Amino acid sequence: MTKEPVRALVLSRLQLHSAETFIDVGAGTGSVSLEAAMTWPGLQVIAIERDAAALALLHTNRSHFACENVQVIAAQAPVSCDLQVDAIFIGGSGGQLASLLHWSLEHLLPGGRLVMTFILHENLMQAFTLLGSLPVSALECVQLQASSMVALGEGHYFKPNNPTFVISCLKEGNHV
Ligand SMILES: C[S@@+](CC[C@H](N)C(=O)[O-])C[C@H]1O[C@@H](n2cnc3c(N)ncnc32)[C@H](O)[C@@H]1O
Repeated sequence: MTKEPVRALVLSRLQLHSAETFIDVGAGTGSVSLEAAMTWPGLQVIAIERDAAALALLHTNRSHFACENVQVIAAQAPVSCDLQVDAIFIGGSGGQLASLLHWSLEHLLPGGRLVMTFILHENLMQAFTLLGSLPVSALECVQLQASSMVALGEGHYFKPNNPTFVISCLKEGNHV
């Protein structure tokens, strides 16, 4: 699951307040899709997920939070579609990273926002290198490492989470 501190940066970079349609690739539990859908009820959210167990959880969470503006697509991305959207988040790529980046730029409107998260350095570098040769602007990468306080014996300590790398960029062109 994309943890809350990472979600906060991801959602900020996606700038969904001005969006009509948003695609969440590798939606997993639905944490990003559902938070986006609840924050902006007028937003159309398309959640793509390939794993059966994750899909079951995604449907349960979608019902629990009554997010009718989330459409779930059970498939491995990239999927064939004729959508043009304002923002795409890639939270899981499963070996499809290069084709997903090209697919994302095909389906983003000019000026659209592309955000992705990685924990593996190899995937981070593959994405960052490839994006350097694609028509994007404002390419940025942030490493986030948040720790939460938990009890230990009679005291407390900050339990570390793995660092997560957040890449964000804009598809070149002006949003019309
Ligand atoms: C880190 S997890 C879930 C992250 C999600 N944002 C969340 O909060 O639960 C990544 C997910 O991406 C899915 N996934 C990986 N590659 C995929 C692909 N090419 N198409 C669709 N789903 C994919 C995996 O099945 C997994 O559920």
